[in-house]
Amino acid sequence: MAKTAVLGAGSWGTAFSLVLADAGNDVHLWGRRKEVCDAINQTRENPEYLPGILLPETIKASHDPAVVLADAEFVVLAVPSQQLRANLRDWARHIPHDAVVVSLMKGVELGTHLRMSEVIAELTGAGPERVAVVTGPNLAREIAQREPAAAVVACVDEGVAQRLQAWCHTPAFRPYTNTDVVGCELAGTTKNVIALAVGVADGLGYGDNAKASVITRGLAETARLGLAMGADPMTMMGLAGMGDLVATCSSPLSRNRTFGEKLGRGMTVDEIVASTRQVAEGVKSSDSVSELARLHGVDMPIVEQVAALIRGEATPKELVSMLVSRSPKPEIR
Ligand SMILES: NC(=O)C1=CN([C@@H]2O[C@H](COP(=O)(O)OP(=O)(O)OC[C@H]3O[C@@H](n4cnc5c(N)ncnc54)[C@H](O)[C@@H]3O)[C@@H](O)[C@H]2O)C=CC1
Ligand SMILES: O=C(CO)COP(=O)(O)O
Repeated sequence: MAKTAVLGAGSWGTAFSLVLADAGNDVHLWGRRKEVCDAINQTRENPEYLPGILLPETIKASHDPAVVLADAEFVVLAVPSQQLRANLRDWARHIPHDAVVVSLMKGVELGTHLRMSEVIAELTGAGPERVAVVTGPNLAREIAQREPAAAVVACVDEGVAQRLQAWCHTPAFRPYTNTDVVGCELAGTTKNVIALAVGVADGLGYGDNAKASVITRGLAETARLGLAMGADPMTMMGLAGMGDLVATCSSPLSRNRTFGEKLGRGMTVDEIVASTRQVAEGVKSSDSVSELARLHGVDMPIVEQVAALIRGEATPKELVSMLVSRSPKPEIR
């Protein structure tokens, strides 16, 4: 049984802990709030983030990072992307020097434009062979209900990716390996922004043609950014790219799609943020990804328009008309 530390007891940290427990690991889950940890230990349930899901006995929760991280072979990070740096400043000294650090997060840091694996490398000093990513079409509640799903475990070191594949493979959760960490992270981050745009179309009452068009052109934007940053275009066609984009943009469970839908219906960003405790990463990533695109000279009109909408510089209807009325272009370029 490999000791695994999971830091972040929100929806995905908790659901992935269940996967890891099902795969035979000894899981130590860090939660920010003691009452959430106590509830998990005493009732086997995380009532705030995954109500109604019974968690295996092999998951132990604690709000002490030193206890959770001691002797961990694998360290999984699952806090909101913009909060990672501040937390890692505290956690890094407790992370064992040979542990593999796995990011579950889908975001790009505001200000630095760093991907989560880059933030991890900077703050822990871990080399690329010790930093990995798990991504794909993995809506937390479906995974926690043990519904079948596939995922990607990405590490530049194929051998490490294979170790991680065995570490999280269960009868319901099928991980594939990939060595394209850059592509996996960019795809996971950008799909949240595209899901906001799809949600806006939903909220405005548009149908499936509009949504399919945004999804497909969103994938084209993601692929262009990926290519400019050295990603493998095949990653965009796989689970981390198209798979996650389709799941997120079509699911009522997606926080990003739902956030966009509420915007489309006329709620403000502040009103929506105040209505939920859960993170919709695309709200902040719309800015960091559009800046990243500008830095790399890549055209990402959907991402840019979503960023303008979030900043309050455009209305949902203006977002749609800005996209449709752009100058005509070839589809492939
Ligand atoms: N929920 C899902 O279905 C999936 C989520 N992800 C990604 O996983 C990451 C985590 O998301 P979720 O667990 O879904 O979010 P969540 O909103 O459900 O939970 C976030 C967790 O982080 C904690 N947190 C919030 N602010 C914090 C801070 N300043 N310091 C420390 N902890 C803090 C919260 O207490 C909570 O435990 C995100 O990057 C998300 O995009 C990836 C795949 C699936
Ligand atoms: O990343 C996810 C599914 O793979 C979860 O999407 P949301 O954060 O939009 O809920």
